[in-house]
Amino acid sequence: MRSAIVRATAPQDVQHGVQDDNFSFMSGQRELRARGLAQRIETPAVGGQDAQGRFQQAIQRAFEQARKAGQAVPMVVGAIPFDPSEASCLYVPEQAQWHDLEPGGAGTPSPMPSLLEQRNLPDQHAFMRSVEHAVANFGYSDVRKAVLSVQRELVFSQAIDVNALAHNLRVQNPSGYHFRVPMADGATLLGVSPELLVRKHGASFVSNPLAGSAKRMTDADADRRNAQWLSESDKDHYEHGFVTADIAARVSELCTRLDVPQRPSLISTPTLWHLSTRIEGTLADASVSALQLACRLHPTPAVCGFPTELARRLIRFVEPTERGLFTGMVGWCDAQGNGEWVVTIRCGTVAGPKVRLFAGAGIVEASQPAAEWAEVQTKLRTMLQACGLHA
Ligand SMILES: C=C(O[C@H]1C=CC=C(C(=O)O)[C@@H]1O)C(=O)O
Repeated sequence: MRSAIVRATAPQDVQHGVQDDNFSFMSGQRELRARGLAQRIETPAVGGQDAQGRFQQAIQRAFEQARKAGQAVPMVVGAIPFDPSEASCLYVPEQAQWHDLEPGGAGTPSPMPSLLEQRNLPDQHAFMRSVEHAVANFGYSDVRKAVLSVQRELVFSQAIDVNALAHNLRVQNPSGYHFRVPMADGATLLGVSPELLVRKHGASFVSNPLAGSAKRMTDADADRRNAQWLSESDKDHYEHGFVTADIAARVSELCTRLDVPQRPSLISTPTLWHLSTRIEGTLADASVSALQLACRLHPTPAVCGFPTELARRLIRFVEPTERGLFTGMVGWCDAQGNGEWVVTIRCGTVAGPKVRLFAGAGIVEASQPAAEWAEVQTKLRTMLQACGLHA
C-alpha cells in the first residue's frame, strides 16, 4: 500500500495499521485515514449551508486553532445526523493521510463471535402497518414520499473486533464508500455506502443520488430479470424522480452549469440494484465548500421524503426509534472547501458485543407493505453478512 501524508503536525507519529479510534473513508482507490482529536465539533449542522451561520463559524474556528497548531490545510471529518438539529459528530484530526488501496479486495472474511440474540425494531407487523399508515397519509396530505426505516439489534457472545468487521465489509464490497467513524459515546459507526451526496473540487461538484431498488440474485438470469424489472418500474422511477428534482432545485441558483440526466441509469452493489442519477455542476462561487453544499442538500428525498419538512414530520410520527447518524452524511471537507460526503446507509454502530444495523426504504402511493419489508431486509444483508450472518 502506497501512502502520502497530505497534512500532518507530526508525520513521524503516523501509524500504518488502522486503529480502533481512527476515522477512515474510502473513495475509489483511495482511503483517508485520520487520527488524533485536535478539535471536536458538536455544533448542530442546521443552517450549515450558510458560511456565516453558527455551524460553519464553528468549523472555521476549529480550522483556525489547527492552523495555529501548525496544520497548513486542516480538514474536518466525521458524520452529521439525519436530523441536523442534533449534535454533529465531527472533528478536526491531528493527522490525516491518503493511502492508495490495493485493487481487488482484501482476502478472506474473518470469523465473528456467535450471535446470542437479535430483534427487529419495529417488527415486521409494525413496519408494515407504518407503511400502510404512510400510504393512507398521502391521500389526505401533501406528502408524496416518506422513507421509513428499521433497526436490527444484535448481541454477540464477545465484543466485536471493529477491524475484523471493517475487513469483512471490504471483502464483500470491494467498491463503495467504506466509512468508519469513532462516536462520542465510544461506539463506532461503520458501513459501506453506495450513495454520493456530494463531491466538490474547485468549482466543480458531482452528486449521485440513488432511489429505487431491486434485490440481486445468485442466478444470473433471475438477476438480469430483476434489473430489467427495476429499469421499467414506474413506482421506482416516481420514487427516484423526487430525489433528482429536489437536488437540482436546491443547487441550481448556485450554478453556472448543471447537468441532470433525463432518466436514471442502473447501478449495483453485491446485494442490490438501484436507480442512479449522476448530477454534475459548476458553481458560480467556488468558495462554497463541500460541507456547505452537503448541508444544503441534506436530507434529500432519498432518505427523508418529499416535501422534506412534511415527510420529516411523518417519519417522526411513525418511526418508533431515533435514527441518530443513520441516513445522515459522512465524509470530509478541507479548509480549501474541497471534500466528499456520502449518505450514511448500509451501516451499523458497534459497541462491545452490541451491534445495531439500519435500513430504510422509500414509500410512495404504490408501495406494498410486504415488498417494502423485503427491501429493508435485503438492505440489512450488507452488514449482516459482514457480521458472519447469512440472512
Ligand atoms: C435508505 C436507504 O436507501 C436509500 C438509498 C437507495 C435506495 C433507496 C430506496 O430504494 O428506497 C433509499 O432511498 C437504505 O439503504 O437504508
